Amino acid sequence: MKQEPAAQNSPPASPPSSQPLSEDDDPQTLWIFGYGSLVWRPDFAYSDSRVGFVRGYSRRFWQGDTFHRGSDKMPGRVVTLLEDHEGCTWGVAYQVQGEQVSEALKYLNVREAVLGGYDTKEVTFYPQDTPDQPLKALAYVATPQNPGYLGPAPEEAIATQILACRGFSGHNLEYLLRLADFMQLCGPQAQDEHLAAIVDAVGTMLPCFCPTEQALALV
Ligand SMILES: N[C@@H](CCC(=O)N[C@@H](CS)C(=O)NCC(=O)O)C(=O)O
Repeated sequence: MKQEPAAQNSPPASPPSSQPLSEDDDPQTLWIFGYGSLVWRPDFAYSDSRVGFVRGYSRRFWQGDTFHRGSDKMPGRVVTLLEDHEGCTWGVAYQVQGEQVSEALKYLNVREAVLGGYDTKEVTFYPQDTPDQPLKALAYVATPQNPGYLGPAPEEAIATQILACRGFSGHNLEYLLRLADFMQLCGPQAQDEHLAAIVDAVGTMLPCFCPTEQALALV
């Protein structure tokens, strides 16, 4: 049974927990942590979802993308997780159970690994509502060893690249704004200075790129 978030841009509601958040209850249970496009477009069937965060990582627009949000000639920029002792990254964890597990992993292997250059990594996820009951979750992380990795750049340069790129999943600006939308909904405790700096830079540059109505047509 695929649960759809309440609204396109709002994080999936966290239904009341009817049981302890423990994957030990059912070996066929897996939590998958999304912190980029998976936040608004998981596109796999899941049984439950939680808004929350992982500690020890910061989100960075340091992964190049030549398929979903860019092309070979003009790679877009999407997010990955950077190990950062003081970091905290907000996202959504999706619970998959039974047959959903293999279906989700098969789908994400193509979307994230084959097309995106991401590897899997186990992280500890803290649900916003029950941070005292953390969960083990699987995250897709683009490491510096993958061929699409672009690494650090000034936020203004990242914003320029995002404004100029689009791919098979849409414009890179949509990717940025949907993620910013999610962070807005998470509330004031969820800060992401890197993301906010890129959104600010885009806001400054957008009028130079095209009039407002054209900009809105981009996404
Ligand atoms: N692994 C991160 C990032 C995922 C991500 O943005 N991956 C790209 C692949 S390059 C993607 O799926 N893009 C689909 C889209 O842009 O709609 C997450 O958990 O959300």
